[in-house]
Amino acid sequence: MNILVIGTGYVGTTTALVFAEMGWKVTGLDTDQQKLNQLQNGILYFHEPGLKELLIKHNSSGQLQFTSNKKEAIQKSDVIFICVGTPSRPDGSADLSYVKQVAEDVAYHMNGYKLVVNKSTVPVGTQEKVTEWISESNRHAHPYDVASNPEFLREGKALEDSLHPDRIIIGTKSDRAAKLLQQLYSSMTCEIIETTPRTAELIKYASNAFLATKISYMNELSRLSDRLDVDIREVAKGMGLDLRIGSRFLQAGIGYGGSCFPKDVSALQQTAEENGMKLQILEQVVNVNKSQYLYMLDKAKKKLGDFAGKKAAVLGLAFKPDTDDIREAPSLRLIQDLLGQQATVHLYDPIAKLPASFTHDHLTVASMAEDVFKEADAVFICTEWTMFQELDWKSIHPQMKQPNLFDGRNMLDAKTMKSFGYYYEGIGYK
Ligand SMILES: NC(=O)C1=CN([C@@H]2O[C@H](COP(=O)(O)OP(=O)(O)OC[C@H]3O[C@@H](n4cnc5c(N)ncnc54)[C@H](O)[C@@H]3O)[C@@H](O)[C@H]2O)C=CC1
Ligand SMILES: O=C(O)[C@H]1O[C@H](OP(=O)(O)OP(=O)(O)OC[C@H]2O[C@@H](n3ccc(=O)[nH]c3=O)[C@H](O)[C@@H]2O)[C@H](O)[C@@H](O)[C@@H]1O
Repeated sequence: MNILVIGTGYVGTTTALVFAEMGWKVTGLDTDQQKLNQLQNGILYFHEPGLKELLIKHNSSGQLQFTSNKKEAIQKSDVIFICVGTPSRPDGSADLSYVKQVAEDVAYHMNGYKLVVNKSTVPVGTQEKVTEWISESNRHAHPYDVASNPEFLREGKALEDSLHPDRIIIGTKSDRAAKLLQQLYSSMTCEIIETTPRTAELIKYASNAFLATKISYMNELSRLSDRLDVDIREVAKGMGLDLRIGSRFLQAGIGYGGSCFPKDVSALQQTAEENGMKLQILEQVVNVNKSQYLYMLDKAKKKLGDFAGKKAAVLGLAFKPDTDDIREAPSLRLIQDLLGQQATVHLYDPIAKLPASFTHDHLTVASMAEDVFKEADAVFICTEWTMFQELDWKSIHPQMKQPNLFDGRNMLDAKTMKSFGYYYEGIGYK
């Protein structure tokens, strides 16, 4: 079976590599020639543990190739995975223009039966739309099926999640499509659920929105824990041992970011509105998340007073560790607010970079973590990179003007930091 993956971003590149690793012949197609050039040369243009090694392996194994030649790629494929972006439109709904373009390209070039599988995160009803779009441009009336197969990988753990997923969801009403997808995933050991395309599409949004809800719930509780002098980490531990709750995704912090939770929660809200209802819980999930980084800033303001003329050391830019992705990262809003309030910001992240357009006279990006602390009035931890735990905090303390430590990810040990002389506050933990 020849597999074509259209869109070689985070999901497409991972999908292509994992299918190649499973032994299938895979082609990765993109419109971005620069990305393709890099991938063809074994350069992984984003940070994702373990993927580079697979890229090098399969570039030479003959299992995988990258191209921008749509016609050739589509014609030699049996199964086509759509992995293009579905960003938010200004009203919060999902922009399906990239998906539509792919559907039209497939229809235009197809030369026989194709199974088109949508892996991009798309609103309920999109499988039907893709079916229509293909039908409108299918000049020679070739047979085809469109299935939904949402992706659940996490950035930073993309390879692990794709090789060992918790579940695989196949949304199709076609036996032929279901058989092909079962065959494709036959080496996977997890449960494979076959359902309708609409259900599959909703499972994806419902899962992301539920995870976002878990986080906002814990974040709101962290604010109460502070007032009650309770450690939210212990609350999370105690709750998480209940198997009905589960121990994961209960970590309080400065809020969720990334390319998916904010976008997918608002797309689901939009779907509800289009269907004449409001998802009330999600409204509050978004509100708590928007204000959670401000909660940490308020803590600092209470301690420091005005930020004007103060020096802030910011550790971590990425929306989570082990990725260079800064889309919707809470660190960005924090930095903007600090600069807006006339603070000087010294930033360090081991991998993630600010876009070239993000400059400010009072913003310096350090190439070593050790460089941000000198004369600082406060340290803000925005991403829990392991290396921040390994810093020599004892020797950092005397370099600071005021040893204030605001740990937005509860990653350091409060007692130890206090014993070094820091004023330490986490989120629902001090
Ligand atoms: N990033 C993540 O961790 C996850 C993302 N998703 C979903 O997967 C989809 C893709 O996400 P990412 O990989 O992060 O996006 P991305 O933005 O990293 O990659 C999308 C790629 O599609 C390419 N593209 C756009 N139009 C094209 C066309 N007509 N033909 C060929 N290539 C085209 C772009 O050049 C880009 O390389 C989104 O719907 C997202 O919500 C789902 C699970 C995890
Ligand atoms: O649809 C998607 O794109 C993906 O979105 C998330 O994956 P991702 O955004 O890569 O990263 P997560 O590990 O989910 O973290 C998201 C955000 O939540 C925050 N988070 C996570 C867990 C937690 O306990 N507390 C918390 O604040 C992280 O710091 C991060 O900012 C989902 O976990 C994936 O299953 C899904 O496929």
